[in-house]
Amino acid sequence: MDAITLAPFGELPAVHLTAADGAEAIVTLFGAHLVSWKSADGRQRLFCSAGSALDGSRAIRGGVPVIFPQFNERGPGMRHGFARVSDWALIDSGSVAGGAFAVFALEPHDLSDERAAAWPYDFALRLRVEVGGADLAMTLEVENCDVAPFSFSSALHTYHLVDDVAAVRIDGLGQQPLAIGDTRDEIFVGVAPRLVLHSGAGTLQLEQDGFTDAVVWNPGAANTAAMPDMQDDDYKRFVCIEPAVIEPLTLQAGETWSGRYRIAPSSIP
Ligand SMILES: O=P(O)(O)OC[C@H]1O[C@@H](O)[C@H](O)[C@@H](O)[C@@H]1O
Repeated sequence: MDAITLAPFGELPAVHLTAADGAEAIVTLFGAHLVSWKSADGRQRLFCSAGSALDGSRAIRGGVPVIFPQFNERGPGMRHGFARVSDWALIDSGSVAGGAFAVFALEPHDLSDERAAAWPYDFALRLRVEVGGADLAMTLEVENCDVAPFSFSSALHTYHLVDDVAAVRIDGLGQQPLAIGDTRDEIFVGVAPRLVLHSGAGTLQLEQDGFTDAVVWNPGAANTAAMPDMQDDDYKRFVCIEPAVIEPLTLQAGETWSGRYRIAPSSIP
């Protein structure tokens, strides 16, 4: 099996990565959006809604949306930014020891005139996705190609697939393990570089570097019922834990920021 193949996901062009050990990932060019990640044991690790639009008409509900240059509605631009609804380019791919990787890029010429005018900076985003064994690694680079500084927020809005959100506990975000309750939408500023997600069915180590913050989100029953792209019970099946930079970070001309995220499932109970 080739490490990299191209085949649609819904109506969206997508890159399929297959590692020698059987780990797999699917990334749509729309959003450089990781929509599926299976560890080498064949287990799906990400929630992606069966009700999601998969035609480019709106952001995909699930997987790992790339949030840039604005978080949520904290600014004058598009909610969660334009990166998740823009068409990225595949710029590199292949095999590495025990894994398969692909790199995607987004630059101003990929944006519509309207979006480029609304965020008028010269920039380059690069997202590297690598799978192998039981691990997923994602690195987001933001390069300021402009002659002036710009500021941005960013997140990798990861929808972890869980058996039952009521069993979820997250270590590393306070003195006590964090439970989700009826609903949760919370920003944690200045988090430890390693969180642990206990989902009842197993344990995930979540490591982040460069991303200083983390967001935990689950919409709960009532909000989910009101969302057009989720089934009523879907809130039970995921928790979003998002490595993030919430307070806008300023990059000087010529500078590059990078944020790394690694998820390593573990059998530790
Ligand atoms: O519906 P969207 O735009 O994908 O956002 C989903 C959620 O994303 C989270 O990151 C936010 O903290 C929530 O407030 C928001 O509701």
